Amino acid sequence: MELVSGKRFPLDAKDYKLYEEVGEGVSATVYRAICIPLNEIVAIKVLDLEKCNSDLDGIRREVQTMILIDHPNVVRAHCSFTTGHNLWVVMPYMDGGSCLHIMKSSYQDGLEEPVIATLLREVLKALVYLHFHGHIHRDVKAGNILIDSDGAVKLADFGVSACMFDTGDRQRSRNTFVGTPCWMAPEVMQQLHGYDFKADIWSFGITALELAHGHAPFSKYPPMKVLLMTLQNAPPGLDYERDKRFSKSFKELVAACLVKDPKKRPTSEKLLKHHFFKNARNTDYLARTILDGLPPLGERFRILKAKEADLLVQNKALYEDKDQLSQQEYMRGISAWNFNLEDLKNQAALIQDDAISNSEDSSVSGKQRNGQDDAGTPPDGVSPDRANHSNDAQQLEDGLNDIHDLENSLAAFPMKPLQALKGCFDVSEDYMDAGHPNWKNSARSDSEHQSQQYASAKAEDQETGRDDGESTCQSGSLPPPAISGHKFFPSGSLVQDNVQSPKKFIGDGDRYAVLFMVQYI
Ligand SMILES: Nc1ncnc2c1ncn2[C@@H]1O[C@H](COP(=O)(O)OP(=O)(O)OP(=O)(O)O)[C@@H](O)[C@H]1O
Repeated sequence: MELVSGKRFPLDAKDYKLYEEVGEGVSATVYRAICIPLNEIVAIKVLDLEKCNSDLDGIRREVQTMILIDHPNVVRAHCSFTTGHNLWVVMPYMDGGSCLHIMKSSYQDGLEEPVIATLLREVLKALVYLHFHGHIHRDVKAGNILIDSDGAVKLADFGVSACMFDTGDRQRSRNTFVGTPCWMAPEVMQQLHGYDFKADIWSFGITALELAHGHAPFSKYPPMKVLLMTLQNAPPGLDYERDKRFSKSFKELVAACLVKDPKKRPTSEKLLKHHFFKNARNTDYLARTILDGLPPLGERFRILKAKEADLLVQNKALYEDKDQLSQQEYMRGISAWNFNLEDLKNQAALIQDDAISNSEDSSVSGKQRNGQDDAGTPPDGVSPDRANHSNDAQQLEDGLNDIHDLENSLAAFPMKPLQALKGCFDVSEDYMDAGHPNWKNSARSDSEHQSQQYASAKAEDQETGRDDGESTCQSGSLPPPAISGHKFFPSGSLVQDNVQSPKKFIGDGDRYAVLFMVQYI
């Protein structure tokens, strides 16, 4: 039930009528639809559970969180339920669509600065809320920033689609992982020491570049290159010739986010006070500018899909090529690639110098090309010398070591093919409130565990005298905030997934699929 408006959204597919497709992700298709009893247009994300290798409990928690969320800049699910082997998540319909689709339709070279400032400020408000409540979004990108016809901006996609397609090929799916390499923070790629909400700040910086240029840095490269470039290159920035049109404050904002050491990145709260946001306008400005004159979302989506299909035919011969494949996926607005560690190693072995050369991507600043980050220090693990010498054999070796590290860390996340559990996802706001024992207990145990983590972290902070200025109180229904420096687990929770729930499927020894998670509760 939609508590705010007092509406009850039914948990039965026959109460909804699906209209046209308005979006497509890695594992889900999104439709415009009508809720017949309420006569209300909604968006329904349809996820085929039978096609997924995933963690049911993780998905369940994600849906649950999506329903608990209560912030004007975050897409909140009205309800979710299973129908046949599909999971349906019913959400408010955002008829402007995603920023990625808007850019693809009309702003291929990027948006104007006041538009970007307005969009990013709204996204940051969402991140302040999520981070305060102990959540990492893990998939901040233009494709997940939705706009409605009034210009309201909401961050979407809480990882309901964080599952991996079963290709049916057991050999290939072994060691496969799914991710969003272009937006992924270096520490998330490495997963050596865990990561925290600062990973979202990195993705936020990449999203800023995406909105400025119409595409994310490194988006033309295959996943392996993106991983290596992110780990080994200096961070991308806005200092290139083509970026002259942008203000100094915008460049500073991006540079502040894209620092390799997560501790040196500002918090979302601090970032919201950045002087760049003085350029931001009211959200109706977005409706008057970027949405004005756009065809309806369904039509835009259909046109983009047709273009993409054309391109596929044209590039058929080249399509086997990994670069093309990568680009194709990006064009589709799909953020994740399935890739195989053996392939990655082979690719890495072929990469001599080009993948590691900063000069390949024009988002990298001159200063950064000299191996300096914005604090004037060499980027982590890269000496100034190395940052400039792309064919250095040491770099190749380091790249392979990185892959080895990845392999080790990724192997820690066993998954079992998903089996549809009828009823597991049937949930709505009133369902939660009515005190359904499983959901309520589950929500409470998450919350309690996080409270404990919070309390001990707080004590630790007091001991060390650390204060990063994040303790402003906010209203909301989610658990207490998590603290920087605390390890998050693949679901984005503070609680280790396989400890938390007896329902988690683990132990299919020959089928270790690794979800390089970017999606989030
Ligand atoms: N509530 C909504 N209203 C309108 N369009 C939506 C809505 N939710 C999603 N979409 C559209 O559908 C697309 C795919 O949705 P979503 O990102 O949630 O799927 P996904 O499988 O998680 O994709 P990915 O993993 O690539 O992020 C979005 O990029 C957006 O264009």
